Amino acid sequence: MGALAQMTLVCDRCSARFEPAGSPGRCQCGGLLHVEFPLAEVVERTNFDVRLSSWQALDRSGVWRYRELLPPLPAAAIVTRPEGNTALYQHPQLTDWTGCEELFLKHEGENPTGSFKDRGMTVAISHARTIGAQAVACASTGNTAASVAAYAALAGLPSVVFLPAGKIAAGKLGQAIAYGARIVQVEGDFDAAMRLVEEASRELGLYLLNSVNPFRLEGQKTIVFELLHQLGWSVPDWIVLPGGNLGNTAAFGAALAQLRDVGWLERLPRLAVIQAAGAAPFYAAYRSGFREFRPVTAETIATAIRIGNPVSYERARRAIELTDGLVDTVSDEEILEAKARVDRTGIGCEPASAASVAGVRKLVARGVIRPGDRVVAILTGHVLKDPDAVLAYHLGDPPRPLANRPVTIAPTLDALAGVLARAL
Ligand SMILES: Cc1ncc(COP(=O)(O)O)c(C=O)c1O
Ligand SMILES: N[C@@H](CCOP(=O)(O)O)C(=O)O
Repeated sequence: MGALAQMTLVCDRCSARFEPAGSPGRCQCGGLLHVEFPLAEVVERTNFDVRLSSWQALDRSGVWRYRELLPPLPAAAIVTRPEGNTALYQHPQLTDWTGCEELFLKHEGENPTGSFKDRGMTVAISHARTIGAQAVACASTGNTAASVAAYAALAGLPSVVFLPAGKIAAGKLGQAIAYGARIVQVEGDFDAAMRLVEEASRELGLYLLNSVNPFRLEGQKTIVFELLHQLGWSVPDWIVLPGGNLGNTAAFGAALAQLRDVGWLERLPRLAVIQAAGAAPFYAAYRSGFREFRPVTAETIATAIRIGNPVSYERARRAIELTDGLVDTVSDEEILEAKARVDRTGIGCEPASAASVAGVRKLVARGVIRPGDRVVAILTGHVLKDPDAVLAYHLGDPPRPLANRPVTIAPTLDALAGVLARAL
């Protein structure tokens, strides 16, 4: 049987079923689609250990290593760099600062283009190749665009990225330009760009690579697979992640449900989604007991999560309900301080990522994360993604608590000795 014949796209809302033969957009009812596929009959977790010492491309990818848990795409269509294999860090300074004794940081900024998006992109672009897509597209606050541009170039496909004009961090815009995407700057915010690209994909035949595409979420499930593998399949008490378009939250819920169904989890970890206070429609919905959801006009320094109408809202709600999870917010100041702390340890991350660490600190202070809880916080993007945020923090006035200002000196040993006497 061909790979496509083994998969069906099913609407989350009305259960309508579709062939996965085109760009997987929404169902006519407006619902999002998920992929149904038969699980490989016998999956031994020891397979994954064996693959860690292999040089074979699919085994080396922290996505395709878990291929029995993913849609069965033909190996010849797969585009991989490879993704994943991201570290789990522990650092005493962050333990002290957050008050969380057993805090792990899973650094998804260590993916090939510097964000978690690559895990979803390898699967979605491989599906695009499988069905013979001619051109791919996304709307983006920057990281999806960088990932789309890179993977499309590797796949030999043209790409178009729709960006909110003037709101993209320099590192991300530079990547999309360098990798050769056609850049369309939309006058408006991310949500306007997202509406436009969904329409363009329906009307103009572009293959859509945002997280409405269920193959993206399939790849992003492997963040959870890999972190559990790294922890010897022992379940942490909490997984804390930033929330924007909510694709990751949806993917984490799906991954946990899948692992529970195959019998690998003795219990579920609780998901804690942290939003920037100025871009927090999911938090507002959570506070209403998920009785109502209202899009907002978003504003935050963490441009990656400057999103007011997240496409995966319904799925993310189900993920919170499944895991007895919670949603909270942190201010831009809290994000910037958490980022400076993570950066100062030498680990580093972009602003949106630091929301998860700021969130851990807040939840510990409130007694929600309790002493002895084991917590994995997801760092979603690399420190180099947003150099302007680093410079604004360290060079801005008035000086911030961890500001590290460069000094300029005359080229003499005396001048240098003066600086060293103050610095060391
Ligand atoms: C660095 C970074 N962190 C977090 C997010 C939020 O992830 P999600 O949209 O899956 O909620 C994004 C993008 O949305 C991002 O680029
Ligand atoms: N932060 C995202 C926003 C788009 O999210 P997606 O997961 O739906 O592609 C970005 O980097 O563009």
